[in-house]
Amino acid sequence: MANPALARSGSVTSATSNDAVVQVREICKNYGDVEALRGINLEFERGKLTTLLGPSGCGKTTLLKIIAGLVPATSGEIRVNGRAVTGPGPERAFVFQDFALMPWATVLRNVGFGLELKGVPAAERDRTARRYIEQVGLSGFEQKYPHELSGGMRQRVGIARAFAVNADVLLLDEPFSAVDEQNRRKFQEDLLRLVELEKKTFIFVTHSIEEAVYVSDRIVLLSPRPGRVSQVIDPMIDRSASPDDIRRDASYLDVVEEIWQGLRQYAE
Ligand SMILES: Nc1ncnc2c1ncn2[C@@H]1O[C@H](COP(=O)(O)OP(=O)(O)OP(=O)(O)O)[C@@H](O)[C@H]1O
Repeated sequence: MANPALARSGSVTSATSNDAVVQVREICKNYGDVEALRGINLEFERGKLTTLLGPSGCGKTTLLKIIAGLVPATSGEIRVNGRAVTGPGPERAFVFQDFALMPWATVLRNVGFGLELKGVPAAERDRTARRYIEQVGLSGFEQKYPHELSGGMRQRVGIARAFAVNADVLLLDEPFSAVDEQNRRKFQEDLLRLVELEKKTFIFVTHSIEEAVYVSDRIVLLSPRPGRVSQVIDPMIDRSASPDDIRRDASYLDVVEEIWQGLRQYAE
């Protein structure tokens, strides 16, 4: 029987919303002969975290980079706050898998770097950077350099930097893939807190079904290459429960199982 905790959009192409910050219209992407994405239509709302999930090579990172304006689409259109995307912009921040920190700069400078590029005066920049350093739990590490930090801490610097520029849209490409399981769970909780606090539009890529169900308001399942939207699932997890209770909850486990059943056919 269908799980009542699952709400599916009957048709993603018709899923319109007044609060759609990012609109993806008929996006196709070919890399030479390789057709990576075909006819993607999606909308992403403010205050919500949407996860792109799917088999390796289905185009998750490609779609994220097209939304970021880092990679051009072959056809189709991305609109952010109603305006067509033609390249990167200050309203979108990308958190890379490898964090892309500047090794020669302190944590404070790394976090404030986006603001520095915008010409924000030093005092204001440092104030903002310190606020986000605190929010990601790195107070006391402002003057350290990336090589003095663990992978998990570097990850937090990358996230703090993305928040500091006050972008409307946060694009996170497997940000937790390089950290151990314990830290990963802690990050997931931090991420949920930031989603709650910041009311931004989060688009998240992960390989982990459990992680997707735990952190997402909406999960978009992509089919194998060429990536197409195969299913849209709103897990509707009751987040008032403790993290451990959520992970034991029957409806959480049912959603995980349902997604696994959908994806297992593609597993190698
Ligand atoms: N710059 C590129 N040039 C040529 N082909 C590319 C390029 N970038 C990606 N591809 C191909 O496009 C397809 C989609 O890649 P993409 O990295 O977006 O998938 P993904 O779902 O993020 O993969 P993974 O889950 O393994 O990270 C893959 O077949 C990949 O090999």
